[in-house]
Amino acid sequence: MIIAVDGPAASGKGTLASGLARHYDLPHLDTGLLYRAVGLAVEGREGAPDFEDAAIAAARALDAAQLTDLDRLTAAQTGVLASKVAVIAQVRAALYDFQRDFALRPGGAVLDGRDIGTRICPDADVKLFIQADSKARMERRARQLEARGVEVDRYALYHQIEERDARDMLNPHGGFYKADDAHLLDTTLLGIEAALRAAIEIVDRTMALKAGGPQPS
Ligand SMILES: Nc1ncnc2c1ncn2[C@@H]1O[C@H](COP(=O)(O)OP(=O)(O)OP(=O)(O)O)[C@@H](O)[C@H]1O
Ligand SMILES: Nc1ccn([C@@H]2O[C@H](COP(=O)(O)O)[C@@H](O)[C@H]2O)c(=O)n1
Repeated sequence: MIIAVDGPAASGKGTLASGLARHYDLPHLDTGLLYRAVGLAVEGREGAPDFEDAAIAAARALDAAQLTDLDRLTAAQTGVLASKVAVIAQVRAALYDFQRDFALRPGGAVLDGRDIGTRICPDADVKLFIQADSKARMERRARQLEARGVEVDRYALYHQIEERDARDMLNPHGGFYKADDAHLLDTTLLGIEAALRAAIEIVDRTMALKAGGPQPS
């Protein structure tokens, strides 16, 4: 079973995807980490004439070992860098095979990102599009950073998230929209456990429908 989980920054899609992976005993890939690793590889070169070429080369050379330094990869500024390399078509193309190969593992997988249901796995068995309002997302990200001891300016963080969302949504190569057959799940008023229960219900119901059997009540 392939489960595609998409949504904007800090909507909780990674948390949900990893909960689903645990529940269904499937491997999980946070595809944002790939773009973040490419962003880190070209950190400090923004504005340089060879920025695009360097990002493309970094995407083509990406190695799984670059996905381990989660402190650096998940820093807020790395998210901004990631969204800057994510607008480069050849970067997206270079990262496609890694994601597609992961999705096609025997038994299936859970992938989360921006274009999983639209571009990477248009054939996914279940697609979820996770939404939460901007203020809730900012607050979640602020608490996540504060838990790591990072001092947070909520006003700046809110604008940083909005700016990243705008860049992602306007990305002509991005595919960042809800696939027609994706299930919308708004988690603004749901805690982590409630959101996961809702997601599991959607997955079970969709799979039961596909199998033509009785739907779970
Ligand atoms: N439903 C929820 N209620 C409250 N907090 C949540 C919820 N879902 C996730 N969180 C918390 O919000 C933070 C961001 O969640 P997560 O990393 O899953 O978001 P994301 O959409 O994957 O973010 P990004 O796109 O930036 O990678 C985490 O600290 C997580 O524990
Ligand atoms: N499938 C994806 C995943 C991510 N991106 C870009 O990377 C940025 C960081 O992603 P997070 O999920 O870790 O927030 C994101 O803002 C996108 O620009 C992408 O394009 N496609």
